[in-house]
Amino acid sequence: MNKQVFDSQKRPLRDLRISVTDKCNFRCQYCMPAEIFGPDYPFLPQHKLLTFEEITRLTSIFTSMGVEKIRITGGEPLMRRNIADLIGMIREVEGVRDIAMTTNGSLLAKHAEELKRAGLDRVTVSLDSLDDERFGVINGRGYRVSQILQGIEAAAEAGLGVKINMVVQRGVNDQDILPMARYFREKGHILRFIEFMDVGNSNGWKLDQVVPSREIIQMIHSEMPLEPTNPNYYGEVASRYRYVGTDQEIGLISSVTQAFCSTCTRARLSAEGKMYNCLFASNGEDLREPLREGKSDEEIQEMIRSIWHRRDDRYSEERLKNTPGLPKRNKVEMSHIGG
Ligand SMILES: Nc1nc2c(ncn2[C@@H]2O[C@H](COP(=O)(O)OP(=O)(O)OP(=O)(O)O)[C@@H](O)[C@H]2O)c(=O)[nH]1
Ligand SMILES: C[S@@+](CC[C@H](N)C(=O)[O-])C[C@H]1O[C@@H](n2cnc3c(N)ncnc32)[C@H](O)[C@@H]1O
Ligand code: SF4
Ligand code: SF4
Repeated sequence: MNKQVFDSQKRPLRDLRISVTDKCNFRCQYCMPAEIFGPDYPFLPQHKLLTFEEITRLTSIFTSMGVEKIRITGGEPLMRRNIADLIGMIREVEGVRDIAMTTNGSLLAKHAEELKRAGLDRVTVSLDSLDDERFGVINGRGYRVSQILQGIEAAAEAGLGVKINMVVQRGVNDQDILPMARYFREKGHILRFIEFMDVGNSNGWKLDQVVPSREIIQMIHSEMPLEPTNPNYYGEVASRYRYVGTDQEIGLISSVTQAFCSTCTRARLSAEGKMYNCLFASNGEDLREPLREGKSDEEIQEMIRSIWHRRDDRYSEERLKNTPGLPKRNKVEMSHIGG
């Protein structure tokens, strides 16, 4: 029974992005700056995390409402113990067409095969530089590039689809754009450039640190000619370009300079079971207590329907129109809802 649900802007609910932990072994400055996410930071205790059974039940309620794509994220999802078991449980849910995971890649070499066996379709690995020194500073913990590249190759060898996400910050890693493009073109993996965003409350975002996507395209095009390609599906986040004369492509995720809220079909579930309608939302609505109180699937479905019906979020479009005058708001941290 498929009961497609639309929000107040007529956007369907199609994707569910599930954060399975708020913890991470990295301290990327743009996401979990070490000075804020220090040893005393109050991460969620185990009993507050949704269990795998609870996540699976919610997934099946969401799919009964039209969701087809699931993305597992965090924090660092590979830090959640036995995560492959969860993938296997979600794989069994009727209506799930695609299961992806966003990961920093540091633990991927160890887990790639079991993730594939459990039913994961693809991974998106975040990597912001090929230079060890810069990468070590960006990830805040001195992790080396080779560890992530090994994870990427292990995922490809295991048969997982692979994409690479690079957050570009002016003055931090803009010199890495061309080396990254050359490297992943050669390797045959899709690289996506993400405009640095003002997520959460602690990353000290400034507009002049954003490298607009059109600048990135020009830079790459002048060395390796590019041509635009059509979107793969309604509401695709990345604009895609192909290297002329090849099947190899890149993507640009331009949430700052070309907001894509009008086709945003993504709901987000935090590790503690709150549903968020937007990456920049201040509050989520709790689904964990209703689950634990014994509410029926129909009752929870009705709650989700009502949350999505009321949804009018379009933060990136509002920011685009009015950056200097945008009122300050308290936003959920990216590590809580997973990007
Ligand atoms: N502002 C905004 N940014 C988003 C949204 N979804 C994704 N992003 C940004 O885009 C990055 C890449 O997201 P992914 O999940 O890898 O991209 P995707 O396009 O959903 O992936 P595919 O399913 O492979 O097409 C995220 O890490 C965010 O930085 C969104 O709804 N709003
Ligand atoms: C929050 S992380 C969670 C998953 C995993 N730890 C990882 O890094 O891939 C998800 C994605 O959000 C991106 N991200 C985090 N902070 C961001 C920011 N301020 N602007 C743009 N993207 C950001 C990361 O680069 C990563 O690709
Ligand atoms: S972006 Fe991912 S790897 Fe970096 S701190 Fe955030 S959750 Fe961790
Ligand atoms: S800013 Fe919010 S509404 Fe706009 S695309 Fe991102 S998550 Fe969707």
